Amino acid sequence: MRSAPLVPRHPEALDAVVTLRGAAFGYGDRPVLTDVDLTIHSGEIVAIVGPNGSGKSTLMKGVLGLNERTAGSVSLFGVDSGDFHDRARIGYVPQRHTLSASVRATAEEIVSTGRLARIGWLGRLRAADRQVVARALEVVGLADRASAEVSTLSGGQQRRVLIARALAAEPDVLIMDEPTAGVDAASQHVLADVLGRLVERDVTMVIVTHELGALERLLTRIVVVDGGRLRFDGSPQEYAHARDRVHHDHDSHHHDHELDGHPSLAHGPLDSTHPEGRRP
Ligand SMILES: Nc1ncnc2c1ncn2[C@@H]1O[C@H](COP(=O)(O)OP(=O)(O)OP(=O)(O)O)[C@@H](O)[C@H]1O
Repeated sequence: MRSAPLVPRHPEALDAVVTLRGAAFGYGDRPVLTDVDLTIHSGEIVAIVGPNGSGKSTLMKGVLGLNERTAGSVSLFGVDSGDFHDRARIGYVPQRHTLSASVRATAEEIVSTGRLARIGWLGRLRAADRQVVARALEVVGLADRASAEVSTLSGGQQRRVLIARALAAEPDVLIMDEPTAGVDAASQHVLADVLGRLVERDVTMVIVTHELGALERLLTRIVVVDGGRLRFDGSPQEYAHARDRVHHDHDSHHHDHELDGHPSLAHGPLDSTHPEGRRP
């Protein structure tokens, strides 16, 4: 059961899922990201892209409160993150995470633990909960492998089990860190189809990725992280336009670095108040 709704402090942020204002994140003395202003609204499908080590995972962990914030603020569903305790509303599939070979559990059992995160660890799964678990396995295309030991599943299938586990909590937003990394091309397409089904079910998603690839058609918005800051934030159309122009103007450089020096991108809208960034 969902706990009582928290009263948002900022009524204008009612449909804001995540709001960062002047946020900075780092490790020890080492800043990784600074001056992050970003609002993600309900219904958006946002890709966070950028080169290796640019801070994409750090940004996501910062949103989740898993690493240190050195400045600014983070609000979740309009509530300051320090006062936000309804963690089950946020589903998280961490990077490079598959299940250890020593885990002796079936796919269904793993996905059920996601349901327990919603109903309480000491709770018992009722018929309705089992249905949610079954539906989550169905969405990721593993209904027929529900009773398979997870150690017998491929890396791509294990990642789908972990996505289903996050879905079983019926989160209001799903944050996925490189869901398609480290899985073979066939599994990548299956995963893109899975994410497509989630889009149809109106799941708000934030997807960290190296490459847009098969995901691009699903997105409402693309955010580029590079050089310790957000460098671009706009619709896929704006991104494609900007990317083409950058490639046209400078044909030999890596475009993410070129975004850095491109005035219209460096000062692009860092908040999704523009309609193209939202799903109709
Ligand atoms: N736990 C940590 N302690 C110290 N430094 C860290 C830690 N995690 C990440 N870093 C550093 O922070 C920077 C950003 O890393 P992060 O993993 O956020 O980048 P990324 O964009 O997600 O990279 P990738 O695309 O390779 O996954 C890197 O320089 C990394 O070495």
